[in-house]
Amino acid sequence: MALARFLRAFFLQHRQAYFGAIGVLLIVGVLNMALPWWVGRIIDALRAGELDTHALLLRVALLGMVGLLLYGLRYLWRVRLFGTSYRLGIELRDRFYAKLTRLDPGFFQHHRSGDLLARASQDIDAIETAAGEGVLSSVDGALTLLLALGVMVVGIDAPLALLALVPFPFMAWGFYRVARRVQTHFGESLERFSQLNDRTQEAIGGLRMLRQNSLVEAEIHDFETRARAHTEANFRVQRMEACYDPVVLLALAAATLLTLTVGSWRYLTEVITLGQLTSFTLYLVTLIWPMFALGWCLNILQRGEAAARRLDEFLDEHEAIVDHGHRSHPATPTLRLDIASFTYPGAGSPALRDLHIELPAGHTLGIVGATGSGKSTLLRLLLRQYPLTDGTIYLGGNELSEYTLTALRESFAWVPQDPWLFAATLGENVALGRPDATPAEIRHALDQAAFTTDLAALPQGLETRIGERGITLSGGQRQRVALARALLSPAPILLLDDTLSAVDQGTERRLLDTLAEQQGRTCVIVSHRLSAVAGADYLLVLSDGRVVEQGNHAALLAHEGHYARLWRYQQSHRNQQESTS
Ligand SMILES: Nc1ncnc2c1ncn2[C@@H]1O[C@H](COP(=O)(O)OP(=O)(O)OP(=O)(O)O)[C@@H](O)[C@H]1O
Repeated sequence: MALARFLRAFFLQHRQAYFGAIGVLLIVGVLNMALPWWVGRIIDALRAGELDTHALLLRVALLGMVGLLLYGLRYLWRVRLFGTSYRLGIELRDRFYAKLTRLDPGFFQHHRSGDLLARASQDIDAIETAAGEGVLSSVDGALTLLLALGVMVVGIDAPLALLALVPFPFMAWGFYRVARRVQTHFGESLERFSQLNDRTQEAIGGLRMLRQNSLVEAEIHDFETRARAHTEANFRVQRMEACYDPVVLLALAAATLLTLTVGSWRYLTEVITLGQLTSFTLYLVTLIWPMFALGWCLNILQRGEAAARRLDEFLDEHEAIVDHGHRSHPATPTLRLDIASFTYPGAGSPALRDLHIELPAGHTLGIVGATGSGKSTLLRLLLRQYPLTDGTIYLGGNELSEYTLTALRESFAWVPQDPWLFAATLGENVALGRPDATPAEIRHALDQAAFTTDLAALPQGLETRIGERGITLSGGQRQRVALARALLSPAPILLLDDTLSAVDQGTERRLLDTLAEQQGRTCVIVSHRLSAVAGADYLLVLSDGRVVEQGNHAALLAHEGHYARLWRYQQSHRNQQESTS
């Protein structure tokens, strides 16, 4: 059982807190059982005329004090038990997040973020509930049941107690049937919730596009269908859960009927006293809680099991990139790529093949090529986002896998084609890789990234909140903010994926000057615009995953191949634009 595995490890780790809570629960259980016994004794003493008013008041006052004590103890175990179970939620969310950071992009191609969010929220909540409410209802319920039965059998009337128990096996059978169905339906409900979550996320992300293409009506219809499917699945769970109460009440009603009928006869035949019959009936009433607790507990455990299976599946997900490296940062940021072939998982043909190049520290490599030729793939392999099985990449003379993933990630400052900005302030976004950077350093990085004029136009400067994914900025602004982030980070290697494509020629010039000033930093620049890489120490021209030309700008022009033709075309286009402006 997946749930048992999660809970066992957690209980062992927090056994002190659990023992403490269960200890208090035991005291509460015993005191709870003492009360009906005491009431019965008082009634018998009253009937026998053994109690005067003073003695009666004293006993009643004592009963009240025990009630108050129970109240305080109940508060104590609640704080201890639930306080501990909340920690399970935190621990599982930490494991979930850590796992997410280890998974490669291939995983995210096949898993939807709405589903992952549902697992991180609803599923973990259900497991956490099992560690808190589940433990409470099972321990408290079982304890009350055992104590009440013990007193009824040993202390009052064993035959009557056994008779009162006759309906309960039927109740257990009913519970078993209901519980199995609850688990199935709850698993289904979680699945539907994942789908709904996923759809909601997509709809929010693509709202503008949907509006523009008059697809809102269709989207609403689709959303409604999924929402209904989730509600129906939830309703099926509720319908099943609603069966617990009637089963308990039926069993208790039958037990009470048997007790009153046979109990009255035993009182009349003087086998038991009136006080004992009263106590017995009160104990029978105390059985209501364990019975409901049993149903409640089964319900929580079945929900928890369904959620734990889904979480387990995620945590067991195969990690294509294993963090077995032992090296910290490279001594020098040299790069050597020996790629025989690389094929994306599940793809039919290689995205890169026969690519061999060495780049000394502090040098710049420019990569050009048609769309889909493998430029971004090369950067992804440098970042070790995918495992390279047919070839090796060396950083500072060592294979990438020899570095810890943290060290490797800290070695590269990557500006992807579509950079991710967080819903934080502009300053916080720039300082992501160096949270201790001063405002002056952040401004300097933004200045280097040609963002000075844009910054002046923002109402609150560095403190401006830029919205989810930087929605308040233009595509070009987002790229320059991401570039500023990379420039500010201490990483010795810059990877720029078409970062200069959305800027005008003047800005491109300034950015290239900035990059040229990055003393000692190794740069890999991917670009469709050749002017952005013409100054690179070395150039690769890719086509369909292969290197078709390589050398520096002058050599490639002299070669009179694809690069030279494209250069002349882009230059004449540029001249035309300059003469018309
Ligand atoms: N995750 C992936 N799974 C399978 N195939 C992929 C994946 N990412 C890219 N590809 C394929 O690999 C090839 C190279 O893609 P890549 O993104 O490296 O091209 P690119 O040269 O950067 O293109 P662009 O200039 O349009 O960004 C393409 O055929 C693409 O369809």
